[in-house]
Amino acid sequence: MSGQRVDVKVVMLGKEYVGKTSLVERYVHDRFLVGPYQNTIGAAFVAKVMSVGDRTVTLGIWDTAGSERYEAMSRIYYRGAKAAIVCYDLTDSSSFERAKFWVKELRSLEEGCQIYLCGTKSDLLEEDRRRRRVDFHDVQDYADNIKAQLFETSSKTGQSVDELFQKVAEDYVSVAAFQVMTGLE
Ligand SMILES: Nc1nc2c(ncn2[C@@H]2O[C@H](COP(=O)(O)OP(=O)(O)OP(=O)(O)O)[C@@H](O)[C@H]2O)c(=O)[nH]1
Repeated sequence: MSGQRVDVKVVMLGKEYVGKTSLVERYVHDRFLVGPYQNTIGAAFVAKVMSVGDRTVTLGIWDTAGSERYEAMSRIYYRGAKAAIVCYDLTDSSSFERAKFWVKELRSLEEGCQIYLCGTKSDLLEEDRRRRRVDFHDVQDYADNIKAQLFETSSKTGQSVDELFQKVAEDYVSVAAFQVMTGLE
């Protein structure tokens, strides 16, 4: 696979208002939009080209709408995804319940999809720790159980955002390399 171009389909899932669009915006354009919240309708697509070692990786990111109204549509977008970033808001426990719903779906319908749990809005906890509603260790145990990776990010400050997407790409490249080596491709 040396020097080869790799395309990876990534899907963003999670309850409305958890910050999926903001995460993509921070990663792709390195900015945080302030102003009135605008919910995503259906889904939005954006591609970002990056490097993993000597490989060029294009992440094709589907940012789905979190509103339950669009639930059926989100299923269309996660089909065939190699990675899912399942987001929850660190200050909203109901958003973590919703994240578990998506994990269950992915585990039963998209076995080849690697899951990344992403607790968002960590900057709000820096301001006031009492705002945390989802315990880090509980989620880490859950992540270990489902063989997912866990990140806590802030699109406002940029904390751990690049690291998250870089890990998605690196994991995909190493899995793909392993499949080539073992003839599983
Ligand atoms: N403080 C803070 N606010 C954030 C962060 N990320 C998102 N927000 C705010 O949370 C609100 C929702 O963010 P969006 O990115 O639109 O959420 P979404 O998950 O894409 O929402 P849907 O499109 O409805 O699914 C907006 O007002 C954002 O400004 C963050 O890291 N920190």
